[in-house]
Formats: sequence, C-alpha cells, structure tokens
Amino acid sequence: MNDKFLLSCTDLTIRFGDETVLNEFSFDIPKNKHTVLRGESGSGKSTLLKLLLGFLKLTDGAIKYNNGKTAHEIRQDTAWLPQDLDLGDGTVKEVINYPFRFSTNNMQRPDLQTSQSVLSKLGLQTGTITKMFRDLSTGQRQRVGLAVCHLLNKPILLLDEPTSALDNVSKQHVFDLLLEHTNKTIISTSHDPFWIERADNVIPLPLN
Ligand SMILES: Nc1ncnc2c1ncn2[C@@H]1O[C@H](COP(=O)(O)OP(=O)(O)OP(=O)(O)O)[C@@H](O)[C@H]1O
Repeated sequence: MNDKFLLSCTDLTIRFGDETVLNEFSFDIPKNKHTVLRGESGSGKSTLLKLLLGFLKLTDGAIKYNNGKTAHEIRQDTAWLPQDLDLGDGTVKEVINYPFRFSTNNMQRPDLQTSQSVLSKLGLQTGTITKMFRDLSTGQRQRVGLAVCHLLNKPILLLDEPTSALDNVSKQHVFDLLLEHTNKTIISTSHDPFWIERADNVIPLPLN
C-alpha cells in the first residue's frame, strides 16, 4: 500500500440479515488529513467506523492498514468519539480522567489546568468541570467527549457526528482546537455542511 494512506478498503460489503448496508464499496483514507464520510441517516457511517476499528466483522471485502498493522494496533493509536456518548455517572473531571487510568494513556494524563483550558477553548465555562456529566446538555456532553479525544493526543481521531448537537460558534471552537494546524489523521462522519466544507477529503457513501 502507498505510504500516503492510513488504510485501504476494497469491495466492502456489510449485511445485517436481509439488509445490505454497503455493497462492494472501495475507498482509501489518506494519512494526516481530515476525511469526512458523508451520508444520509442509515447509510452506514457509524457501522463503517466500527468496522475500521475492528469492532464489527465484514460480510465481504478487505481492509488493509498501512505497514501491515492490525485493527487492534490501529485502535491503540486512535481516540474515538462514538455517537452515543455514554461516559458514566461521574463528574466531568472524573469522566475526563477516566481513560488516563489505563497504562497506554497514563503518560498523557492532564492536570486540572490543562483540562480546564481545553474545556474553555471549546466554549465550556469554568464550573463545567465539577458538574455531573449526565446533567450537561447534549451539546456540552459532546464537547466534553471531544475534549477527551483531544487530550488523549493520539495520532488518529475517529469522530462519529462530532457536530450533531452543536451551534456554529461551538462548531468553530471544535474546528479550531481539533482540526486547525494538526497533522493527525482524522476520520469523521457527518452530513453537516459546516463540517464537510472544512474537510480535506470527502467520501460520499452510496445511497441504499
Ligand atoms: N448491529 C446491527 N444489527 C442490525 N442492523 C444494524 C446493526 N448496526 C447497524 N444496523 C443497520 O445498518 C444501517 C446503517 O446504520 P448506521 O448506524 O451505520 O447508519 P448511519 O449512517 O450512521 O446513520 P445516522 O446518521 O442516523 O447515525 C441501519 O439501517 C441500521 O439499522
């Protein structure tokens, strides 16, 4: 595989029972760029992200990762923002600190000031960090999830509908923090024009 790509997908087919979600779909994901998987609701965007992370099995086709890496190795290099963000029952501070308990992330553990600063860059007020995560609005929860993805400082970001609950001011904050001046490989899903217009590469998913 060309070294410019993180991964190449060839003839991907995904079926759930009688439903064919994707049929012989091929695409490449460039390294160090922001690629948006664009598609209507139900077109298979979230399913595709889970496949790339190795959480689901392909019905047919192949995913090849650069340098012969496995899906497991790719996962270790990835910060993932799922669409259904369930980060538990704790305070925002506890939610932010949670992934840094694991040995792979331990070295990146942020101090309070760094966490506060990232939340503030995403337009969240100082008091947010002591609130219960479940008491936040959907858009605030989404921004906390994005803050965690940023703080993990991984070379790959997978963001499932990262702006779905955000207004344009918050979207701009997210763009400035996560996307501007970055050399990470970012794969996101979206049907949001604001987000798509700012991508380096857009992959339209076929209509079912
Ligand atoms: N585990 C599963 N079992 C059965 N069907 C599934 C499963 N996961 C996804 N699907 C189906 O696959 C299709 C694509 O779902 P997916 O969540 O990937 O769409 P999406 O493009 O992300 O949609 P949205 O923009 O609404 O989030 C849907 O019809 C969904 O019902």
